[in-house]
Amino acid sequence: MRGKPWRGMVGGMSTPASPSDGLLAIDIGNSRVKLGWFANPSACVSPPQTTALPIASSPLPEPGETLSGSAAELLAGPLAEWLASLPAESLQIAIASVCPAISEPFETAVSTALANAGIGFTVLRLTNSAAPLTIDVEAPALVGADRIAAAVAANCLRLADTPVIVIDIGTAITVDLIDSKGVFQGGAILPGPTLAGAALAERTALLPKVLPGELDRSPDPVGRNTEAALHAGLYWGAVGALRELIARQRDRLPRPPQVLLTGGAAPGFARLIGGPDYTVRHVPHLTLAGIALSATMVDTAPVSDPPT
Ligand SMILES: Nc1ncnc2c1ncn2[C@@H]1O[C@H](COP(=O)(O)OP(=O)(O)O)[C@@H](O)[C@H]1O
Ligand SMILES: CC(C)(COP(=O)(O)O)[C@@H](O)C(=O)NCCC(=O)O
Ligand SMILES: [K+]
Repeated sequence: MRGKPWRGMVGGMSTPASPSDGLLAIDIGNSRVKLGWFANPSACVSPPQTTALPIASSPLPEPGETLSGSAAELLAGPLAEWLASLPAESLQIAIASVCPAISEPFETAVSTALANAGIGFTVLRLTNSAAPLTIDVEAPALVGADRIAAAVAANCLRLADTPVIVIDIGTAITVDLIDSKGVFQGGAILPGPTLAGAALAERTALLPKVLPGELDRSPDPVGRNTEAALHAGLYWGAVGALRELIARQRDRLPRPPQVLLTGGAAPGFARLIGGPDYTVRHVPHLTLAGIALSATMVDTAPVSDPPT
């Protein structure tokens, strides 16, 4: 997270990557690692958009191939197989990690798999100090790289003079505000529903664990057994927290924000957290796209508007 972005060869590879072979974005989260291969990650050069019309098609780069799972699942086989199947002879790799313990073994596994497949590569570990946006918080270097990557992507979807609230529902939930000039202002962090359920199971004698993927999309708020009550509390509790945080952040804004939603547990929440003057758009690959954009923009102009 700290220091200069590191760009160089890893694993003794001798074939340098050429940008034309595409970019591999890696998002190392606390539950899952997400990988996306972008054939053509184009820099977001002319943000923000100047039209107030609804966005018909995303200007974000879309990954041509994706892979996700826990680090252990991926390292057991799928990672090497997937990397070897990429239509590339050389790759630029960009990594954003919020889980340092996983970063090194995962990078080593990626290096080994690419070496075995005869694919050359360079590696860029994203740091906040090189991020193509202004981070206006007490300690910019300490903000999660995933939050910053998502904010970079959000800046590309941002309409002119319009603030954005970015919500990521993963292990944790983050609700971050990017102001109408594209500056990251900070936000809120709370447990994701799966983590909240796991914490309840761990710290109580009688509550069972609610497994990932088992959360109902619209549970009865009056659960008639323990599991049903947990589903009601975890789901509607998260909905309520999100609605309140968006509303309170919106209260500070001079005009309605765009609201973008991402993260592994995001499906099922978008339709419930819209407000009187804002709608919510679900962008599944927001963070991966932000990582790809950050890598292409790391040596170019910032996305956020220059200070006036
Ligand atoms: N089908 C699903 N329904 C609800 N939650 C899910 C589903 N699949 C994954 N999740 C949850 O999404 C979270 C992982 O999302 P992700 O964005 O990858 O998190 P992280 O970045 O923290 O690793 C986990 O808490 C997991 O339980
Ligand atoms: C808030 C997070 C735990 C979210 O991680 P995730 O749920 O995506 O695994 C992560 O962004 C993080 O560790 N951040 C560092 C502290 C901060 O952002 O202020
Ligand atoms: K995340």
